[in-house]
Amino acid sequence: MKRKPVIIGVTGGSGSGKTSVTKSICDKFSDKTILVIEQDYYYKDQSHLPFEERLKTNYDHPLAFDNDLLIEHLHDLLDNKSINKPVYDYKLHTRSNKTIFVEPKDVIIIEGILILDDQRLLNLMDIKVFVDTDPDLRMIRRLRRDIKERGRSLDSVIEQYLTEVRPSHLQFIEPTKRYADIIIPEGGENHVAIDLMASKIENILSKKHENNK
Ligand SMILES: Nc1ncnc2c1ncn2[C@@H]1O[C@H](COP(=O)(O)OP(=O)(O)O)[C@@H](O)[C@H]1O
Ligand SMILES: Nc1ccn([C@@H]2O[C@H](COP(=O)(O)O)[C@@H](O)[C@H]2O)c(=O)n1
Repeated sequence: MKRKPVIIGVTGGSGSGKTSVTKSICDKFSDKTILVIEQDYYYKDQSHLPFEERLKTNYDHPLAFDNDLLIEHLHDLLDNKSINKPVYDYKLHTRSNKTIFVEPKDVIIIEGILILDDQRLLNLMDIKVFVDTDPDLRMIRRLRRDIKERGRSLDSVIEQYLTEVRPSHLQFIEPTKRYADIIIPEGGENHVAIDLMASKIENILSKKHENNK
């Protein structure tokens, strides 16, 4: 019988370097080994709402996410079933019509700001990582990225940061650090931490293969 995939959670504030850390870890393995599931792709579908209404959503609040669907998909992957992963459009603030057909892999990394805030998600994770980066650096990185890649203006990024991102970070995200097994300062450029994570994953995989013999 095929063994269940291992689930690793990678969390941290917006702009902390979650995506960069996840990519650096994935780059050390073949494409067949690690599947990445982004919690952002599981923001609630808002296609029924006019664009102006979508702008009013607080995207840093736990209620913005469709964790039920995320959990259903993780259970499917744990049962070695494929899923149709949603695709999210940050410019339109809703899911796209497209989905991506993905098959389970030995290791699943679930990456997102609020993955440790839901007990059901916590229960599914074998390893929990918190990427810990100072707020000023996170804000600068977010500012650059959101203007370049997410179709935002300088003023809108600052306004959203002050009214939603910062308060929600302090209320919901920062407290989840206590559930992490590993805290990685600074994120994507922390090569020591990334190498340690890669060694741990290699160790898990070799044990899995031993048990499969
Ligand atoms: N160590 C770093 N130094 C400079 N820029 C970085 C660093 N890590 C990430 N970035 C940049 O900051 C932005 C946010 O990083 P990202 O990994 O997407 O964070 P998150 O997924 O936590 O929001 C991206 O544009 C990324 O290229
Ligand atoms: N329509 C949306 C959806 C999300 N956001 C912001 O994205 C952040 C999470 O993504 P990271 O890659 O930065 O972790 C979150 O802080 C939301 O504010 C958005 O601006 N618009």
